[in-house]
Amino acid sequence: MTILIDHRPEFGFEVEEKVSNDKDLVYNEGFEMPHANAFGHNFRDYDAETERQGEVEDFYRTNHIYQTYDFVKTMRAEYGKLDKVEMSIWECCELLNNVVDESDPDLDEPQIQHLLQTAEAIRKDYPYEDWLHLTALIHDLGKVLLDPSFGELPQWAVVGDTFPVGCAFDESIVHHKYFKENADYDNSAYNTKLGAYEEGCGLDNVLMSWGHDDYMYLVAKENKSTLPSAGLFIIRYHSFYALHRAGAYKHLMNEEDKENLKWLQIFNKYDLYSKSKVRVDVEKVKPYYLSLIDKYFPAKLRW
Ligand SMILES: O[C@H]1[C@H](O)[C@@H](O)[C@H](O)[C@@H](O)[C@H]1O
Ligand SMILES: [Fe+2]
Ligand SMILES: [Fe+2]
Repeated sequence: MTILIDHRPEFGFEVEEKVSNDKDLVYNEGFEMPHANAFGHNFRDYDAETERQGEVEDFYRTNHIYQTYDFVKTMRAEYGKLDKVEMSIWECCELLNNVVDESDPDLDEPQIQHLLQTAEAIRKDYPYEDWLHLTALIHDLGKVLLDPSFGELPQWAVVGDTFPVGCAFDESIVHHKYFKENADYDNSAYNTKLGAYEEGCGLDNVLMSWGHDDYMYLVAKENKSTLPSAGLFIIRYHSFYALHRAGAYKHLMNEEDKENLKWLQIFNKYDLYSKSKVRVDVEKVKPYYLSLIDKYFPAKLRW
């Protein structure tokens, strides 16, 4: 076993990493969470008084009002057709640089930097899990729905945390109070603990608020990506903080979900805490990621 002590000034904190020679046994003791985001506040502090606070709260107000069961059904049917554009994964990474995410209090770097910062950080601690590196690279590509070539969806239909629709909105969801104006809030078919679902039915049978997670999952699945089920699960539920952070909605999971959740919780640490001002050199790492794309995806995908 090799023990590496590494200094990662780009994250503003030190990373200590243990790497095993046994390919099946990877120790993850490396990544240390920074105490503050790039603006000097706690991560995901939605009440901190910053210049972004008003914009982010306004985002969640509209998001919570308009994400209804019927809306999600319509969007899944429309965007599940994948008839909008043909492009490669890397082309999409580059396209994403045009989009701004108004829901995120911790990030104002170009999106491609967030993708590479997440992927490079997780690659360091899990050097043998190449599927995880690629999952990190593509997890937010669904934000391309904000681009004009996709009909320029509004922010509230693309970014932000996600949550199930068709059952009661859990109190742990950010700015929960705005659900009172959601059309499903007073609908007795959708406002109980189980609502339209059954205990243990599996998340695959649950409709999630529409956005970049579920869309990118559909893109990966329909284009026959060979990523393992944990990779697809991470993409699909990475914004589902009520589940992976607060432990809500566990009664909807099945056994496979529970297994996959472990990987999602590992991934989340990197997704959230790698956000920093220090940029990754895109050209330097590009060949590595192109080789992973080639391994797990066709050259052109339908979006
Ligand atoms: O603001 C962020 C951002 O939109 C992320 O991409 C999403 O995954 C998070 O859940 C959300 O809180
Ligand atoms: Fe995301
Ligand atoms: Fe992300």
